[in-house]
Amino acid sequence: MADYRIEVRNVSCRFGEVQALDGVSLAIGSGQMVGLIGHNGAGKSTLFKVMLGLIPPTSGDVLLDGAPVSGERFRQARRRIGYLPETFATYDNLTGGEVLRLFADLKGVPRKECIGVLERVGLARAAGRRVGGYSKGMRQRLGFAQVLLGEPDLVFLDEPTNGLDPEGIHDFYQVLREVQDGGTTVVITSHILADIQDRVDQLVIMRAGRVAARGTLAELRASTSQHARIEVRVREGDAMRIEASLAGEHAIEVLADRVRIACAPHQKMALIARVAALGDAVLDLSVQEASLEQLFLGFGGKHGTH
Ligand SMILES: Nc1ncnc2c1ncn2[C@@H]1O[C@H](COP(=O)(O)OP(=O)(O)OP(=O)(O)O)[C@@H](O)[C@H]1O
Repeated sequence: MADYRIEVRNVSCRFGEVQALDGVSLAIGSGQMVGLIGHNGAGKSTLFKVMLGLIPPTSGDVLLDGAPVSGERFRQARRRIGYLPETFATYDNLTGGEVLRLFADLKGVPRKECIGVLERVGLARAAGRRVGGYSKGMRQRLGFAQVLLGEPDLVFLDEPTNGLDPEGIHDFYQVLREVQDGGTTVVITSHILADIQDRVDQLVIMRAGRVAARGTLAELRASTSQHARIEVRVREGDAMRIEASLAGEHAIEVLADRVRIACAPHQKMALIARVAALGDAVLDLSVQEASLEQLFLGFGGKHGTH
């Protein structure tokens, strides 16, 4: 059997009238980067808190390396976990450096680690400034810095790119990739689907407290009826002829110098071969796969249809 770092077994969590989690089962392998996505209120943050042992589930079990996320053994294991909550609240009257030293003390990590971590998140020059004067993105970087302290084995990041500019997002994922390359297991949520889709190993789509779908991006694409689009640029005057030779099972749109074809994922390679066989009339070809956003709207949007 696979060696899973985290196992969530049939977990439900209710807050009064609200069923935040409804029979969630999930296994995350050691060293994997998993992206958890879902609409507002889908249950992502609640699942994080349950996996971190911060709130007990109403029913079901969470195991970390085969042991429950409660009790003395887990209190020790928790030191090896980094967590960035959705809202990272901190002390505005302290400097960034002071805040990080405070977290280092709480985690039992030597204070001398702080300088390197601040450099890693691009805050070294602002370390002496009060956090009250930090921008939203700088606060988020500080939140990420406290996650990195002590080189954790497992990190949970709840919307870590919130408030970051495009360069900040790029830098963030670069550091995260290095962290994962070091063997750390990463669980991340984001509403910026275009950023997450090519960066995680596995995607888990949540809808209304349940897992609506999971898999790699390719697996999610293959399991839906979402079509790939193939755009063929053709020699002037040949568009109608190309349309005629490809007509049949595929939806086709003919423009002056190009033909657009939509096909199911499993038909794609055969169709590309047919286009390639048309010879000199074809000048160029590009394939556009269904984006994670398109898949999400099918699977995980509030009104998802799958
Ligand atoms: N402490 C709580 N008390 C009462 N209801 C709660 C509590 N925490 C979460 N909920 C409810 O549980 C549901 C799931 O919330 P959760 O924060 O897990 O969603 P989410 O997927 O993280 O949403 P978002 O994308 O908006 O952050 C929501 O209806 C929320 O209002």
